[in-house]
Amino acid sequence: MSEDRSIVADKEVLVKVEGLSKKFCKDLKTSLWYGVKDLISGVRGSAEERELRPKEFWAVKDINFELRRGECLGLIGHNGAGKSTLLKILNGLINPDAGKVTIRGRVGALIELGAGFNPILSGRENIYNNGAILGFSREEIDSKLEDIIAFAELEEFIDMPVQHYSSGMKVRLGFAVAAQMEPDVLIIDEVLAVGDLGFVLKCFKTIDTILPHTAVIFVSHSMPMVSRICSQIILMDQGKAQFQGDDVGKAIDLYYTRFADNESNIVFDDGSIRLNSIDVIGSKRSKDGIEQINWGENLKLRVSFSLQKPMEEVPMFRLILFDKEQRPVAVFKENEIGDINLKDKIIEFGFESKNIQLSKGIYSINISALKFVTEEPFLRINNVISFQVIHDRDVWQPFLLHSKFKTFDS
Ligand SMILES: Nc1ncnc2c1ncn2[C@@H]1O[C@H](COP(=O)(O)OP(=O)(O)OP(=O)(O)O)[C@@H](O)[C@H]1O
Repeated sequence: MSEDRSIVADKEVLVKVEGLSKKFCKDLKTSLWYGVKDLISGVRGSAEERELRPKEFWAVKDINFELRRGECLGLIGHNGAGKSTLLKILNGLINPDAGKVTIRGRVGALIELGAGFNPILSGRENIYNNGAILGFSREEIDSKLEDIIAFAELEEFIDMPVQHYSSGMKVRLGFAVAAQMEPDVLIIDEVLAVGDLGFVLKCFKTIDTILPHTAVIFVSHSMPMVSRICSQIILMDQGKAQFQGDDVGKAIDLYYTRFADNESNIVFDDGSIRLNSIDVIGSKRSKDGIEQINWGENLKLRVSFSLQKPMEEVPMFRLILFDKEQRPVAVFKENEIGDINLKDKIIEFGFESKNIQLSKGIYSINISALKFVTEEPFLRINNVISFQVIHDRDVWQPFLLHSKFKTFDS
């Protein structure tokens, strides 16, 4: 993209969405009947004023936002919240029932897997088709073709009909076309998740590179991805913006709250040992009853098990730490033989991990009791306890480590 274009276009609004709404009908027959009625009565176009009719619902309701060059809007929300419908309206694939979309410039979109491709045409022919739709001349597409094919890593398969491509290959081609055609607005749906890790990394690198010149709209269920690239966010719920603004962290917290699972689950139990209790010591409790520790403090637990069957030695206890997305973040070093004693069939111990440098957020612990050496399990419990790390810095990377800078003078 040329420099002068970005300077001239600095901070211009590229996407303006005003009062956008779209309704769907839950049943096809009724939907067809309403369609016919609408056509006959000619009410299409003045749909704004209409109420919902039986079996209809708002998939998108009264969405408003403005997006400038260099900004990235994240759309998050649970399944069926209306994110893809909103993207499809923005990309002109479906018409809204009310509201207005104004987009300036060229739109690159990667929405549904394979959408925008003609399945019986080859990858190469589809690149020409898509380029033409985006307003490029044949010569311009010729000059970009090799870059697109190389980016998609589809050199060997570019003359094969797209219908025979794997899901990952379709995403590669889709992203390569959308991103390499110098879009002013780039719309990306969850489909990126289909690509393999190498390709996803490449996509993020590209998004980072083109973002200063582009307005990006990004739908994802991956909060680390959202926090990595988005400068604005809309949390959607039943078509509406439940939260909207530039506090991406707050929206992500709200999103997680919806899926909070405080149930502890026994996932393996051979009947030989039972957990009596596990408590965080020295923490304070939030209003919602969650244990809170400050960043950099020690995590201290008091744990009590009782034996249900005789055992040769006290088991090895393994505690694994998970973040809110249930990604394992860390494993704590296990006890060694002789560290813990057995008293009247009761095993009671304290557990301490010093200087917790996890970023702010909620974490949970899975605990297993295992046989030493063979690591055969007696008991495994998921989400046995949760706690919140408090810090005033909004950091979405898993760790916030102590560090010091100084002049290097030798
Ligand atoms: N063509 C359609 N006809 C009827 N209902 C539809 C149609 N397309 C979507 N819907 C409904 O609209 C609602 C919003 O769907 P949408 O695909 O926009 O959600 P989403 O937030 O993208 O969900 P996900 O995270 O699962 O992709 C859902 O209830 C869905 O069933």
